[in-house]
Amino acid sequence: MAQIHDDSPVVRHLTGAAEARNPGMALDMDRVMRARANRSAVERRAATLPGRRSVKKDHQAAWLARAISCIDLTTLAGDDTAGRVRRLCAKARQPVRADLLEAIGLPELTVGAVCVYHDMIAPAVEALEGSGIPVAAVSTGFPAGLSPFRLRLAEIGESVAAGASEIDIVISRRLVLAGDWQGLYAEMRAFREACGEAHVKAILATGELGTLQNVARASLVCMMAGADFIKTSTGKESVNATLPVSLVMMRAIREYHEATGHRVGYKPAGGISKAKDALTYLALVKEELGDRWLRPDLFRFGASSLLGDIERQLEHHVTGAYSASWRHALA
Ligand SMILES: O=C[C@H](O)COP(=O)(O)O
Repeated sequence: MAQIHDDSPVVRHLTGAAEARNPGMALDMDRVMRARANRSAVERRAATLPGRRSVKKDHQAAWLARAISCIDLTTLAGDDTAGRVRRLCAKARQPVRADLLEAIGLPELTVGAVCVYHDMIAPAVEALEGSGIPVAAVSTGFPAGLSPFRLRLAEIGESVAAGASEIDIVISRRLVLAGDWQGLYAEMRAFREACGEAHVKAILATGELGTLQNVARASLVCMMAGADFIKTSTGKESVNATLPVSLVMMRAIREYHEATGHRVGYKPAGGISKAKDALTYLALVKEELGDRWLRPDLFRFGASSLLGDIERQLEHHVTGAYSASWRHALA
C-alpha cells in the first residue's frame, strides 16, 4: 500500500507555522447589523454536501489522519475520574494502533488537544507531559454560563493556573437573544483578557440562539472581541453542530478575515461521531475557508466518540477488514 509522503498536506500541516492571534477590534455595530443569513439558501447548500465529495483509498486515509490531528478529544461527564482522563490522554498520544499509524506513514500522529472540566486539568497535564498536546478546559459555568460573572472570570484564571493552555468559554445566550451586542462584546473581551496567553474558544451554543442571523452576528461580535476560535456548541444542547450553522459561522470567519487580515479558528462540536461526517466538515472548511484552515491551529472537532469510528475506517483501509466498534469504546 502506498504511504502518505513527507510533502503531503497531512504532514505539512503538522509542521506548519502557527497563526498570530486575533487581537480583536473595536465593536463595529454597522457590520454586525449588516450580517444576515438566508436560511433557505444556507440549508439548500448544506443539503448538497454529504456524500458529494467522496475521497477514496490513500486520499481518504490522509483526510482521516488530518481529522484525527484536529480532534479535541473530549470527556465532559459528571462521573469523569483521573483514571478515565489518563486513559483518554494515552489515546490522545497514540490515537490509532501503532501498526496502523506505521502503515499510513504517520507514526507521530496525535490529536489536537484533550478537552476536560476544570478538576480534570491536573491529571490531563500530567498524563500529556512531553507530548506537546495542549489541555483545553471548558469554563465560565459551562454549559449554561449562568453563574456570577466574577466567578466565571475566576474560573478561567484557575484553569489557566492549573495548566490549561486553551479555554473554551460559553457566551451568555440571553445577550444574543436580547440583541445586547455591546454586552456580548464586553463579556467576550473580559473573558479573553482573563485567559492571558491561553487561547480562547467562544462557544456560541448555536442551538439556543434562535436564528441563523443571530449566529452570524454573535460570531462577528466574538471575533471583534478577540476570540481565537468560535465553536458551535457545548455538546449539551438539544441541537449541536450542524452543517447550516457551520456554513454561517465559516462565512463570518471569512468576512472577518477579509476585513481585518486575522484568521479565527472554527470548532464544530457535539454529535460528530462518524468518519464520513468528519470528511464532510473538512470538505466544507476547504471550500469555504481554504487549505490554511485545515490545520489544528485553525480547525478542531469537539468530539468524544469520533476517534473510534475513524480508527475503524483506518483499520479497514490498512487490513481490508472492519473491527467491531466495541473494540474502540474509549474513543
Ligand atoms: O466539545 C465537545 C462536545 O462536548 C463533545 O460532544 P460529543 O460527546 O457529542 O462528541
